[in-house]
Amino acid sequence: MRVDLGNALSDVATPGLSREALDELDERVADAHERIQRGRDESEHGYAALNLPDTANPDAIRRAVEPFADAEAVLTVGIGGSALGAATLARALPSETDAFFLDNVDPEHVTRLLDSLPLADTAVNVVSRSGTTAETLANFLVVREAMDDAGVDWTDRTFVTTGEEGNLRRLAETEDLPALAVPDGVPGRFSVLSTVGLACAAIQGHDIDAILRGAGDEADRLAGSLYDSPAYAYGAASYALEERGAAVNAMMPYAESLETFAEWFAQLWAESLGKDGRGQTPARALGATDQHSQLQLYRAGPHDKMVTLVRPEERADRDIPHTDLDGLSYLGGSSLGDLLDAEFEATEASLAAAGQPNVRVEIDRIDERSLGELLYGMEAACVLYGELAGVKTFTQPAVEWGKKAARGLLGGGDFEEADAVAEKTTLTVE
Ligand SMILES: O=P(O)(O)OC[C@H]1O[C@](O)(CO)[C@@H](O)[C@@H]1O
Repeated sequence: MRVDLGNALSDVATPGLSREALDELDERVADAHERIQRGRDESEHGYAALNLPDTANPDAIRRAVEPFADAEAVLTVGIGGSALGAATLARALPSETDAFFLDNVDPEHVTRLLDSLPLADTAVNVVSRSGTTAETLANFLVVREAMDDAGVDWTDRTFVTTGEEGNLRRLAETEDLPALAVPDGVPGRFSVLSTVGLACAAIQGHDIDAILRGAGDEADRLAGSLYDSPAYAYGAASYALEERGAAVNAMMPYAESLETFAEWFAQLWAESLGKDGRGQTPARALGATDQHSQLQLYRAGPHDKMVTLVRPEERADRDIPHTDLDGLSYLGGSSLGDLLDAEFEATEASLAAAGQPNVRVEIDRIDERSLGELLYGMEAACVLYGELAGVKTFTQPAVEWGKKAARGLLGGGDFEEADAVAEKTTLTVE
């Protein structure tokens, strides 16, 4: 992973970072790196996720999913970090085995998806670190029933990925289902490089060793200076830009196959750094598509954001045929890849010309190794940002209120949060 902070410097953008400010910040990066290393050495909760390139066991993952190697499709039932990592890999890497994700409880969508799946040839991967997430368990019960109704033995097609405790672990034990363990100390949004993200990838035949090697390469680049570590450079610059007013981070990959990566990044950034009244709001965008929808705001709107432009340097290309159609000849003879790269560089320059901070993130190509680098790099960037901001990066206490309210509304217990729902202030216009 390569990170270019040039367009985030104060002689280009506002908010922007002076070289002196970056040098000053670099002293804090050294301390933060030490803290992170200590957390890794002691496998502390959260920091342990940055050890996964060494601690993940790809052979054990392959062995566990071997019974599903013949699957035509793999259906992951999970939400948040229990789906987004696997979905990022599945969307980025082509495979003969289709991957589907049930990470919401929209009944129309669930029914349409289940009706379209070859259930008898589908491997079902139920993923929940806690084993208690309502959406995941509800969807699992619905999938199980659909398999029963289709005369498919669900216990034959299902494996679970979960923690040592919880409903899902108990279900796996009672039904004797193959079960993968979510490693200790690894929060959901930091679990793509573990069983959580790699089981689906293994069933799809992806080279999970290469993913972990790429992540390992990025781990080797973590150092006591942002000038030696692309991940820390990205994390430190994002933090410093937030400090100066960039409250939004628009993640804009220039590859359709990285669109889900932007969703994965949104959870990582929002759930890790959105605390104590601060945090950068991740916005999901896609290049070149959103040049034609959001760029107007990114260029001419408030100077309250940074834009992160991500691209692979190499990609399979497709020529644009020659044409003598009026005004189009300039396109003929070049390629879609040339056009996309021109759009990338033009958009980057257009933001700089408007004084809007942006950061370039490049990977070699979209393959297992480079994805491992990118995912690990963004995780390490997030951990460093959390250290500099002084927030508890690895917890997400604010999500519990809504869970209690929903559970109470469904009769799943007595929760004051559910009462508050009934007390809603209304001003309805219809
Ligand atoms: O893997 P689990 O425990 O089902 O949790 C799913 C997701 O829900 C959250 O806990 C938020 O509600 C995320 O942190 C997590 O990734």
